[in-house]
Amino acid sequence: MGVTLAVLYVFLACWPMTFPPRVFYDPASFRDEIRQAQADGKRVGLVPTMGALHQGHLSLVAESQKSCDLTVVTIFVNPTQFAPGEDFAKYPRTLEADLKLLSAFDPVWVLVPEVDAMYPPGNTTVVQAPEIAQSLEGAFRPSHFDGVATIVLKLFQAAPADMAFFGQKDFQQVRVIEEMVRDLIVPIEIVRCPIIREANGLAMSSRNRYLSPEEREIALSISRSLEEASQQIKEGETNAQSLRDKIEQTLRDAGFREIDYVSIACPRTLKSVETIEGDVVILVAAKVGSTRLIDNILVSSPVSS
Ligand SMILES: Nc1ncnc2c1ncn2[C@@H]1O[C@H](COP(=O)(O)OP(=O)(O)OP(=O)(O)O)[C@@H](O)[C@H]1O
Ligand SMILES: CC(C)(CO)[C@@H](O)C(=O)[O-]
Ligand code: BAL
Repeated sequence: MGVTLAVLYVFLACWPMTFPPRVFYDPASFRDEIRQAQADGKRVGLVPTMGALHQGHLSLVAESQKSCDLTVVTIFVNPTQFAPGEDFAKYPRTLEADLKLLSAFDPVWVLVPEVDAMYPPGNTTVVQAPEIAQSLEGAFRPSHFDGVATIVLKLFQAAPADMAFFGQKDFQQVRVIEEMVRDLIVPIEIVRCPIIREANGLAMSSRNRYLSPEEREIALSISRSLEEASQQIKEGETNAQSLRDKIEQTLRDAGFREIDYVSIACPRTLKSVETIEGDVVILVAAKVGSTRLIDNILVSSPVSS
């Protein structure tokens, strides 16, 4: 008997704890349940995603758990932020695996709405993204941030959380959302979370699944070139043009043929700088094969502004 109990104890102790998340499909009942949780004194954190979850997304969930009693995750591949010809149809949809990954956290609620639930038939109301959306991603994906701002505001209605967690991998997206929240007086605190990278430096992204082994190797040159540039800034380099040229050269040497932009910019306005002083962000977008990747790094120059 004693031995049986001991074996059972060891078995249970080694069994990973899993908590299947509560899954909702209807935004209105999701909102009602969240309001009830808040009325019961719970602080609620929101993590909006398009699914195909990886450690980057899970880091946002973990961050939410540090300051909130309940974390709500939304999984919705938002059609309006994709332009015709982009990868909306082939975007990875892996709900079962996503729910499994989320079951390592507790308590987590997940909203998985249908398109019609977020865009009721006849929906003609949209959000025009703030001016900061015009450059960089906005210049190459012209309607993208209107789609992001529209769905994020809708998600804030469906999940009226106290805080919302976004990754700095999509640096311009966080700035767009911060400005929208300020301009539209949305009662939610936006929290920026650091970029999670693979051991080799590649920024985690759902779209990395599209990469062949050769393309993955080429993709590594993005984080490598950002790290090298960051090092040079820390050593006192102030010439933005020369650094941009070096990054582009590294990417081309590695095999990138289509580089949308390499920008060294003010982290607040995202305007390009010519002389590097104070804090800057280096942002890159480039295509390998048919996969478009983005990455960035924040750097503090020793040269004061
Ligand atoms: N590597 C990462 N580190 C930290 N946050 C991340 C990372 N990747 C994505 N996120 C954040 O997760 C949230 C949901 O992003 P999304 O579902 O688009 O994932 P993604 O991996 O960025 O996908 P995509 O490949 O479409 O860019 C966003 O706030 C995004 O910034
Ligand atoms: C914020 C977001 C979930 C809106 O669809 C998406 O742009 C993303 O996953 O970064
Ligand atoms: N993570 C940003 C979502 C998009 O590229 O559409």
